[in-house]
Amino acid sequence: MGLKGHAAIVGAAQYRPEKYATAPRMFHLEQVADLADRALQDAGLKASDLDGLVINGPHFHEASVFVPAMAAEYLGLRLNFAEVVDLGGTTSVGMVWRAAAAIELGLCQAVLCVLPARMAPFGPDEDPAWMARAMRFGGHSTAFGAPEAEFDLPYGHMGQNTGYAMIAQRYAARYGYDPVAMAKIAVDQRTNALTNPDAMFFGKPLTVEEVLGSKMVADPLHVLEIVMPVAGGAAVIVASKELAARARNRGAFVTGFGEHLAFKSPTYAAEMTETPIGPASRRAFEMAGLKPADMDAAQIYDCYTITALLTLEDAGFCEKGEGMRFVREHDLTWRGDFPMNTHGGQLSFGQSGSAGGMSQVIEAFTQLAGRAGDRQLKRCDRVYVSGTGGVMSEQGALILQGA
Ligand SMILES: CC(=O)CC(=O)SCCNC(=O)CCNC(=O)[C@H](O)C(C)(C)COP(=O)(O)OP(=O)(O)OC[C@H]1O[C@@H](n2cnc3c(N)ncnc32)[C@H](O)[C@@H]1OP(=O)(O)O
Repeated sequence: MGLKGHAAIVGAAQYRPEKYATAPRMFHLEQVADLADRALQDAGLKASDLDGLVINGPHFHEASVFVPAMAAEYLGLRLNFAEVVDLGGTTSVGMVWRAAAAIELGLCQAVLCVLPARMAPFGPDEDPAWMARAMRFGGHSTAFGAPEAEFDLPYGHMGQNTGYAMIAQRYAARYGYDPVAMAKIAVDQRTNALTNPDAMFFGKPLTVEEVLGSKMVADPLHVLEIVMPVAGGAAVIVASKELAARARNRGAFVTGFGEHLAFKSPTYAAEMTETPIGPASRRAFEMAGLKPADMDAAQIYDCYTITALLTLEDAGFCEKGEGMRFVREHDLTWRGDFPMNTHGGQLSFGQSGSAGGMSQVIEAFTQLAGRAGDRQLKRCDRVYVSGTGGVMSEQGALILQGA
């Protein structure tokens, strides 16, 4: 059951993360066209090679429905496969495996997976305050009839920060909590970002003391353990092995994937500290015929330090409850014994909305292709990538392998 590893990421493009206030405003269709062009150039392929499209539906500026058809029309593409993915922070991982599966089914040969995440220009009647209002409740729905509008928001569970803090508190109660180990996750990732000129926090070293001394946002999460929202956008091209053979880069073949979701609010989690990345990762490793110990790097979705910690445990890189010891005992930097989030992670790279998770996919591809510059790993043939949506509510995993 599963993929044979006959499809690969062959090209990628990513806007440098920027603060919303200063980032250029572009229509989403314009971003899709621009990112597609850059990713095709990176791959050494032509627009006429593309016959598949996976795109984000939610938050697409110019349309809320029929988004793939509108984008195909704008790009002049003729598609045999089109898909919208609505999985929050695991959208990127979900896009890549869906593209690989469509290619292996013989539906198409090259799929553009694209996530525009710069703001669009405001129309004459648009109120610029809409974004502040939308962000206030994070991923929670305030719609009449939505369970979280009735049972979460009135009790102070306002958005992601409180949800993840609640999970961290639950973890602390079950297994204990070492704030220094948690801060080390952010610090090691910052060390990685110091080698990545594209990272938001490039050139800004960080210490454990600074993390622990930073503002407490939702106990036990300090501001420097939480991602900063930024403008950005990203695309990758997934292609058949035949096209991959004539692409410019060493392909990152998709040999395993998994996805798991069972609830939206952690209010309904059977046990908050046993996360969906467990079943998702088990399936991914089984499909690829590999184990966590076989990986040369892990690009782990890190909206918060607690997300990274729980993923390390539940994906099987260490035993349950041993995550903090694992972090203390390993060097998570690009030159360390467990290279993790070698681009800086979203904590230091910045989180460009639902395109944030694509930064992890693109870093895996960049390392596998041997193009990571100063932070290039000496040996990189197998990489684990995770995605996390909502409040640890929907998660996905990929195993990517160099040809
Ligand atoms: C999407 C999914 O499905 C899954 C997920 O990823 S869940 C996570 C989704 N993302 C979020 O919920 C965003 C989380 N972040 C936040 O809520 C906010 O960044 C925060 C509450 C942590 C901080 O916001 P704030 O206190 O209002 O800071 P703000 O007033 O905006 O900025 C003050 C300064 O701190 C910086 N800053 C803001 N957030 C920062 C962060 N997270 N890390 C580091 N620096 C930050 C700003 O750049 C600013 O610096 P300057 O003064 O130099 O310009």
